[in-house]
Amino acid sequence: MIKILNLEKKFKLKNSTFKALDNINLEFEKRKIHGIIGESGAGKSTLLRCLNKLETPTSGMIEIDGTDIISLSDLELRHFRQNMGMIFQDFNLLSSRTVYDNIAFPLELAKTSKKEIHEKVTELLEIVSLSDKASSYPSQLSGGQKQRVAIARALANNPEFLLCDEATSALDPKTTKQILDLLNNINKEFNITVILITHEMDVIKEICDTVTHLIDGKCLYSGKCSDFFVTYEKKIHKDSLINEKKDIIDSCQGKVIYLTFTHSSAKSPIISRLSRLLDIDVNIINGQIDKIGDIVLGNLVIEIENNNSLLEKSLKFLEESSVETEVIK
Ligand SMILES: Nc1ncnc2c1ncn2[C@@H]1O[C@H](COP(=O)(O)OP(=O)(O)OP(=O)(O)O)[C@@H](O)[C@H]1O
Repeated sequence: MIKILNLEKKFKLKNSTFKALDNINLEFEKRKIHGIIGESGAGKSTLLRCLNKLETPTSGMIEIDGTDIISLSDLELRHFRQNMGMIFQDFNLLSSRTVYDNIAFPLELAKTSKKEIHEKVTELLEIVSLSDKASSYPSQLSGGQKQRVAIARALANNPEFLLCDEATSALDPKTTKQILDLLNNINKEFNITVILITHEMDVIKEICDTVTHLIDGKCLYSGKCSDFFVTYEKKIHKDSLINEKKDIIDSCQGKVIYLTFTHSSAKSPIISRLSRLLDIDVNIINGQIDKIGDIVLGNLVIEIENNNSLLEKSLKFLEESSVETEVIK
């Protein structure tokens, strides 16, 4: 378990200080995939760099498996870092070394024997599907292949944690998917805890178990992805469904209601039941249905007759049918 308590990081500027992380409290369970999302400047990299002590926090505590990492000695820190692989957006490969030698590099630093290095590099090349590129140089590889080499190198010392700093930001969507699949496999097969930072919601949606949302150095949300996305997508859906049909909604004579269906209500014919029960016409203005993990999220913008008593009865029926309602006009 990684526990972060009251973490604060201030940077000294010329005549002032800048608070990049402000009272962060988080817990990351081991063997899961954790995503940290936020806009540029939100503090994602600073937080990730605090986790492997590339940055020293100004105050607060980071405890990993019960060890306070902030007070580690230099020697302890070297051991600790072997347990934390890291990959970057721009891969950071050594251009003068072959793929094989890049992956071997951390093992050479750890004074591993040649035989063991050979065995380990051969195994890692297989895991990242690059056995045929062992003698290639980074300049001869695609972006996705370079990131595979970086992943293999990060895994060389059998770390328990893999930190990924915008690992897919430089890649096209197809290659991004392949790298995310690889990270997912590594997490499941080797029980490696993956912590990744990204500014792309799709990356979080694709593989993360939890998400931490940073804004201006503060943590706005940290918890299960499904809960985060239901709240987040609800807001996005609502804005887009209403804006798409703004002209029609503005010209409606009746009552306009925004409906949110989740779980069982998304699969039932609730609108036709409403229409039959109250003997009213329901005009569907806009709608969409989406799947977030195992949650089905449906939204409709409907219009019914401009009659307060019918409106009240409709809202009652919909709410009893587990549909969230909001009268928007
Ligand atoms: N060494 C530094 N000195 C001064 N300010 C810094 C330093 N490092 C980061 N900052 C500031 O701290 C804030 C957070 O930076 P950080 O790199 O953690 O953000 P980020 O969310 O990772 O952004 P991006 O997605 O653009 O990489 C930014 O405003 C940045 O300018």
